[in-house]
Amino acid sequence: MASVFGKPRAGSGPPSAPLEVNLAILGRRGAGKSALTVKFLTKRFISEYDPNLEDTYSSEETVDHQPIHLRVMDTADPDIPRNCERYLNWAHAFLVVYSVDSRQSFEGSSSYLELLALHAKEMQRCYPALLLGNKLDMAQYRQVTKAEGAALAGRFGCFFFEVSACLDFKHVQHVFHEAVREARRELERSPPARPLFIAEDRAPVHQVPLTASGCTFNTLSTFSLKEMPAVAQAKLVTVKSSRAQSKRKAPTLTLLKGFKIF
Ligand SMILES: Nc1nc2c(ncn2[C@@H]2O[C@H](COP(=O)(O)OP(=O)(O)OP(=O)(O)O)[C@@H](O)[C@H]2O)c(=O)[nH]1
Repeated sequence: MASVFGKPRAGSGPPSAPLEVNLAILGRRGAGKSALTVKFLTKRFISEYDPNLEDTYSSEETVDHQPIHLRVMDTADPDIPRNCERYLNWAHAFLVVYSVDSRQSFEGSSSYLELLALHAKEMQRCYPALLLGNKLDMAQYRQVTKAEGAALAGRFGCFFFEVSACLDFKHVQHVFHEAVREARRELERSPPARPLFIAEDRAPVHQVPLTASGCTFNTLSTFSLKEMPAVAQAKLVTVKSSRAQSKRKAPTLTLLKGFKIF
């Protein structure tokens, strides 16, 4: 039954809720995780920030005409992957970042890819990952060739891009949207149980000998897990990760406060 006065046609239900996609950005310190995240969210390049802050940002995106509620966790591991469950059990896809002018960060990205491969094996699921060689604008100081990046990505069966957080926004956006597409493909192929995070007040029950670069992660029982809390819908509202949340009780902070932007 159709109507000419704006009432919905029969069969046209309410618009479907946006697909929820969680992305985690991994990589060695200084690789450019925060700069890429903030470039994607604000189109700006930020030169200074607190390297110890680990935040999760929320953004409404449209990818291939589909609304996506995207959450991006800008992780801050100390030197090597640590307490990896907080992102391994949360993210639907991963961006692994190194800096083309740092061999050390490239080696770090390899550790993260190994960690993801181990996790996928343990969970018997596919976790899409994209390898990003950042700071392409610093190509004259390259320590890692494009071929090396592509070879590493090929070894782990993931996509590879070279990008720069201080150059073209569209390219950075394209990379994030590619990650969303990969996550969406995987979610459609095998929908997971609701995302979970570890409740810090309860220790994980037992550990399995599954390690990568010093990161041991735990086999989780439902006893130690809670459902992810709902995230604020506002664009560019910082939502603390579960770990940070427990340290700082306030659920939100103003994004970019104190950051130098140019
Ligand atoms: N030239 C250039 N500098 C960049 C780029 N991306 C990041 N930087 C700079 O590299 C430094 C580290 O960048 P961050 O984004 O803080 O790196 P990170 O991976 O988040 O580092 P941690 O927070 O310590 O884990 C900062 O001084 C940035 O301004 C880039 O694409 N080009």
